[in-house]
Amino acid sequence: MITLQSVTKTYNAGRPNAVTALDGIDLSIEGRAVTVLKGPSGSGKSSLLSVVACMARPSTGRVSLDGEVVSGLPEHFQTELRRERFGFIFQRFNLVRGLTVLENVMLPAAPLGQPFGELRARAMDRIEALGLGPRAQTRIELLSGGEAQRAAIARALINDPPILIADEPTANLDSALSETFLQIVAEEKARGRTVIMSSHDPRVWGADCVDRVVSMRDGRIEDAPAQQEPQP
Ligand SMILES: Nc1ncnc2c1ncn2[C@@H]1O[C@H](COP(=O)(O)OP(=O)(O)OP(=O)(O)O)[C@@H](O)[C@H]1O
Repeated sequence: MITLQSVTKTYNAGRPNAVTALDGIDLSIEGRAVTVLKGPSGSGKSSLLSVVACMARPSTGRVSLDGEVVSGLPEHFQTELRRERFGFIFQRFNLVRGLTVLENVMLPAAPLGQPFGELRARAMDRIEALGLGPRAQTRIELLSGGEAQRAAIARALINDPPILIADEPTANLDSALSETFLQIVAEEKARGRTVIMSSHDPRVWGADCVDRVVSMRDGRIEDAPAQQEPQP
């Protein structure tokens, strides 16, 4: 369970160009479930994901992970926490050009200092599980969009993180690839992973595997509309 209490995030605080991206967020995100943040551009979805995943500190307020307050931890502990607890999938995948699929997938695990052979075998397992085995030695720039997507997912899963964070994961994918992505999300949830995504995409909000949709606007969480009684 991830809990945010009165979280704010202001960029460029104290300057004329200050922006309040998160404006008093109280939110609990269930573990082993899929949560989607939706809302217009600029509503604070990426900022919220960054704060949840210890990539940015809240300006005020607290973030707790399984009951432990993590938002105030020193940078060193936050880095460790990020590596061990979170896997990241970015809109443009952020794969490193010039490196192969295998090298990209191994990257997030390299600082953990495991023996190279073990790490390589684990990376190959992930790559093969996603059907990319024949492309393991191919450089990133030669992959199709779908292959790059699967490489990004394999990389996010290399450290077997309990929490998967995906920022607009289907924004650059066609319908078939979005569907494939959502199937992989469903499988990861069935394995017990927590998935938190931001998305503009109605196919994502409406997917069967999604347990909760959180609507954001102007850095706040919008109240869920009251359920309408069915008309007789
Ligand atoms: N590093 C930054 N420095 C200054 N302002 C920022 C920074 N990152 C985000 N912002 C601003 O904070 C607000 C919220 O941005 P954020 O990216 O969190 O929203 P979003 O809902 O994810 O938008 P999008 O869907 O366009 O990615 C916006 O006004 C944005 O311009």
